Amino acid sequence: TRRRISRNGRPIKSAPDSLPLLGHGFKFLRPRHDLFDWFVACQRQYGLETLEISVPTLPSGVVITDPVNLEFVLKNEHLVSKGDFVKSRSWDLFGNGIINASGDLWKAQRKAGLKFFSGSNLEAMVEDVLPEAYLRMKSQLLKHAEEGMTIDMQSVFLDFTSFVMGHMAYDMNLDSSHPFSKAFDYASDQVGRRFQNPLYPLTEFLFGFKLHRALTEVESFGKKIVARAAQRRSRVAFESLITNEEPAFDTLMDLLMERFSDRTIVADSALNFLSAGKDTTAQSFTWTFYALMQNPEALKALRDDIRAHFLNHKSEHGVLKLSIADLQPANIPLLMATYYEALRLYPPIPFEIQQTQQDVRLPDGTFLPKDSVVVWCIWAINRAKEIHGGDAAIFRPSRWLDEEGKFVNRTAFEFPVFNGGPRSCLGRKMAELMASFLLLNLLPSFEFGQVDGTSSRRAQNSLTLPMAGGLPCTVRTIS
Ligand code: HEM
Repeated sequence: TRRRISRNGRPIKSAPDSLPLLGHGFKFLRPRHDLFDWFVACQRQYGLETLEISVPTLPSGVVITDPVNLEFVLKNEHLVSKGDFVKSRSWDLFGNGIINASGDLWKAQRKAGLKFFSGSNLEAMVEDVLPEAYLRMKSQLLKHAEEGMTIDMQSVFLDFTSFVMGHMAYDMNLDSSHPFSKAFDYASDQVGRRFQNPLYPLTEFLFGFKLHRALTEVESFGKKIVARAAQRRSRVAFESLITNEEPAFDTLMDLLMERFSDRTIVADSALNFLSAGKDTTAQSFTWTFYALMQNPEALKALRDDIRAHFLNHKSEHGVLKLSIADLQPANIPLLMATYYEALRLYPPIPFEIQQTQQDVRLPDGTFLPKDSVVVWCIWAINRAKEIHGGDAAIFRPSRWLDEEGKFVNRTAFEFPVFNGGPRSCLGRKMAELMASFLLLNLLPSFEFGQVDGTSSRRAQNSLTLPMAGGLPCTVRTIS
């Protein structure tokens, strides 16, 4: 007989709402935000307990919530990691890039990434790239403020992060209205749907034309950036012969090209870094602003705090002159607390699916045969009262501060927003720096008002967490 998921030799509790034959299949077909709500309801009912889920056509699986189990899973990649279930669905989009790669192929990309995110590149970002990106954003906001027009802050933030990532990684101007960006957004949405729709091969066979076109566009953009980088390298090498100076090969593309001779891998990897960094970060800003507009006291407290500390800070062309040191959490505890509180309630990667690579016993005693699906819903974990206290459902930045007002982080296993263990997010520092730079500059200068005023915005289907319908706002300057 096939060995089953069990604990102490008995079947484990099934997640609620399972139907005969269909299991939880019906739940998984619902819009993704409804699925999050369902995970929250399961979590409320069963606390940190590991529950069984079953979806027809997929191996059986569990939902884990307990930080002890999560620590075990995140630290033991050889036991639980992205399996065929995830890789086959996202291959078209991520290929051999870092997000899905394993073994040596992963290690080499991880090393390139670690080098790229080292101090000097982040310093250049804070001192050169962010001010330029902010000035572009500011002129757009001023124009809308003057003309009394509404503006979609979600697309403003996406422009901002596209610009920053384009310059940091590829030394190019990347606009969010670029056909590549549009194709990439569409493909992410469609690939995200594959995780919920077991019949996706059929659906795409019938209606997948647009997806294939989008994937072709993404692939050809990948080829273009590699060709561009190769040209740039030859130019820089030639110039260094003339000047007799060491060539400056320090972009992400350089680091990848030094490690891989296969251009397809370089392209996949480059696009993976872009996709890991651009949308997640932009979405985190969108939800942070939304949370602040919904919580005027938190907004006022943060604005007052920024004014008190940065009133006499030097600025240039109306942009604060900031260094990495200014943006350390110890110097801006309330700002960090506010950003983390928004990341808690609106985690840009809200959901993870992995698979056991061999038979595994979780710390809580749950036995999982090889190939079992292991799911954790960050959106629901972050709302668990067992982890964040009785008021876990509300937005309260001060939960991240100790009695002296110092910012206190949580372990990755209690707060898996940036993943944990060997595959933890490489761009966490970069995201924090962008967020603090943006909030410090924007909040004292602009007042935003949510146009539709609704208090419950929903996430759109995607691999990440775009806000459905964007975040249309009124904007005015504050003197
Ligand atoms: C608020 C913003 C961000 C959040 C919430 C976030 C979250 C995450 C999460 C959850 C993972 C694990 C994904 C998985 O393996 O399934 C991850 C991985 C990764 N992130 Fe981020 N990320 C953010 C920003 C960034 C930025 C700005 C970059 C810069 C390019 C970046 C680069 C990466 C890379 C390269 C990985 C893959 C690491 C590996 O597999 O070794 N992220 N991130």
